[in-house]
Amino acid sequence: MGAGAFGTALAIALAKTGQPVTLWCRTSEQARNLDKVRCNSAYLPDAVFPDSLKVAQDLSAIMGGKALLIAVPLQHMRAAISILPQKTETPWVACCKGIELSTGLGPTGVLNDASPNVTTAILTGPSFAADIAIGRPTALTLACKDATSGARLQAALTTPTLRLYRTTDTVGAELGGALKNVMAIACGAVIGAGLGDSARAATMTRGFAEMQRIGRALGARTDTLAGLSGLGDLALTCTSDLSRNYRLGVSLGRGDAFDPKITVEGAATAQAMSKIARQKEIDTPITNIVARLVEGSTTVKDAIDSLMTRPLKEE
Ligand SMILES: NC(=O)C1=CN([C@@H]2O[C@H](COP(=O)(O)OP(=O)(O)OC[C@H]3O[C@@H](n4cnc5c(N)ncnc54)[C@H](O)[C@@H]3O)[C@@H](O)[C@H]2O)C=CC1
Ligand SMILES: O=C(CO)COP(=O)(O)O
Repeated sequence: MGAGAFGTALAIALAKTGQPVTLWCRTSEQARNLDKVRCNSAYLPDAVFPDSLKVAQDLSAIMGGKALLIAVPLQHMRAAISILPQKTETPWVACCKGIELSTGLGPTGVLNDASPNVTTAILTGPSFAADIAIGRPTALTLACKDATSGARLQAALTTPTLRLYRTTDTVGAELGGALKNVMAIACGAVIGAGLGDSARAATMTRGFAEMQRIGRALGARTDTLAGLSGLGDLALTCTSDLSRNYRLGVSLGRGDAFDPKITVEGAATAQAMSKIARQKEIDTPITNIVARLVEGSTTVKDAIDSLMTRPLKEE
């Protein structure tokens, strides 16, 4: 569900294994167009659909399968799933990263809140849709509170090029995926402002310390944050021009405009996490600064000054 970059890439990778896969589009016009050209040229112009991939706008086409993968931006996920039937044996797998602004919930939290009787999981980790779509090797984390369902989903969604590790720590997997986007914006701003690779390495490392601090306070396992969904995705997103979060940061650092239509999960996540941290008294200086940068209430120069003049402490 969701024929953007990530949903399309996952559909292509899974369909290549020969199992029945349907890519659900929001409008019949989009479904017709994708089926005609057999490519999602708006998002992934280099990836041709395998013959076995079906495209549909009819919801019945995606109900009743081994899994329903929901790949829409987190702030829109509640609206997207509101049209789904509530009674289903099919587990729902959130394929998105972030924290909902209105509730402070992560992806499986939103699914469980909206549909309490459905088995839920999250698929997250270092992966650009463009890599997955053309079959480059990629490793992801599949997190599901129910170990048996998690193992079943891991087996169903692993392909020769998509290797899934599993965990029952949904809190850790979701926090890693959400917070690495915030740190990617910070790192992009550092590079965009011309502050250099040493400053970026410091931001990534102190960003990871902040992710671990938040994780400890909110019940994540530290080994999850050190895995693919946390450190792995942090490394990818903070160092690659392909990351939209990183690119937003670069634009902020340079003082350039950024296209508001591009999906950038870290902006809302920074604001949501900053609020949670205030309520729970967690020290989150980088997240707070990213929240202020994206709302335009501070400059990169003031942000760096404030980070560099914090009280000295043990590492
Ligand atoms: N693009 C990438 O490389 C990766 C993206 N992700 C995550 O996947 C999630 C989705 O991102 P992308 O696919 O890249 O975004 P995108 O901007 O490429 O596509 C988003 C899709 O969601 C659909 N959508 C939005 N609101 C909807 C609604 N109410 N109902 C139904 N559909 C709706 C849009 O029509 C669009 O097809 C994000 O959380 C992102 O962080 C994760 C890993 C890789
Ligand atoms: O989540 C991603 C890589 O794992 C994609 O990153 P962006 O959303 O920043 O493009």
